[in-house]
Amino acid sequence: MKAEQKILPDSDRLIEAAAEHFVVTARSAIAKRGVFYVALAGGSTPKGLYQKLATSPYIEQIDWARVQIFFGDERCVPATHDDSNFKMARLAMLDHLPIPTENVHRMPTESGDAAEVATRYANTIKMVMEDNPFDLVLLGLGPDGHIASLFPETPALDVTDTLTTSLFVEKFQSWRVTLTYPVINSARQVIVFIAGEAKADIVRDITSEAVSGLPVQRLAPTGDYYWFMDQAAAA
Ligand SMILES: O=C(O)[C@H](O)[C@@H](O)[C@H](O)[C@H](O)COP(=O)(O)O
Repeated sequence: MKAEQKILPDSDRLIEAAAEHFVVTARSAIAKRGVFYVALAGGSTPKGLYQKLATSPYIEQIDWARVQIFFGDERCVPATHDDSNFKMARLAMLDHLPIPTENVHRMPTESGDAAEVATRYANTIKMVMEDNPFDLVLLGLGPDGHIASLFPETPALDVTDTLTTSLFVEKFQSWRVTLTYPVINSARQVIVFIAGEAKADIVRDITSEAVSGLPVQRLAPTGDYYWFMDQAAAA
């Protein structure tokens, strides 16, 4: 399925539009089902969104006690490490929200054993969400076309029998844990954030017919699917 592209003039406008969209999506899920299940992303564009959501008028518009927060991927480092996606989200947003601690589900990375983290996190997702899909999965886009920690030419791309998987990323010489395609694709909504001129090349590649098989191109969401882009990336 092709993504609906929302192109905003600059990154500030992109973040505002994304924050408004996030509020509408969360409120709608809570009104319909009493809960909003969201998977957060790492990266600088999502970070801008989290900071915005923690401020007025956005913060007051969501009943945070009904929000269940997960992570789409994580670096296999302690939660206090500067590389931790959880730490980034905590400082940007979670510490400032009226959200019960038990509603925030970070990956339990402290053992340092990525395979074990992946198994435990899949169990957490099943326990908390039962058989429900994510209402929203937020994703950044790497310059190599990766989304979450689904990197090009890694075995993680082909994992379909579990909700999460671990992988070693050669270029960063580090272990990651990521949601797999089936769980991302089954979300009610998937958003990919693409900002900055450094992304213009990968945007050209993924929208051209000459390049195929990149992780973002392998996304096939069954629900709503958006790319939130700024003009610099879309150029
Ligand atoms: O280490 C990673 O896997 C990246 O940091 C990733 O998490 C990020 O989402 C994209 O690279 C986009 O990042 P920006 O939003 O900063 O462009």
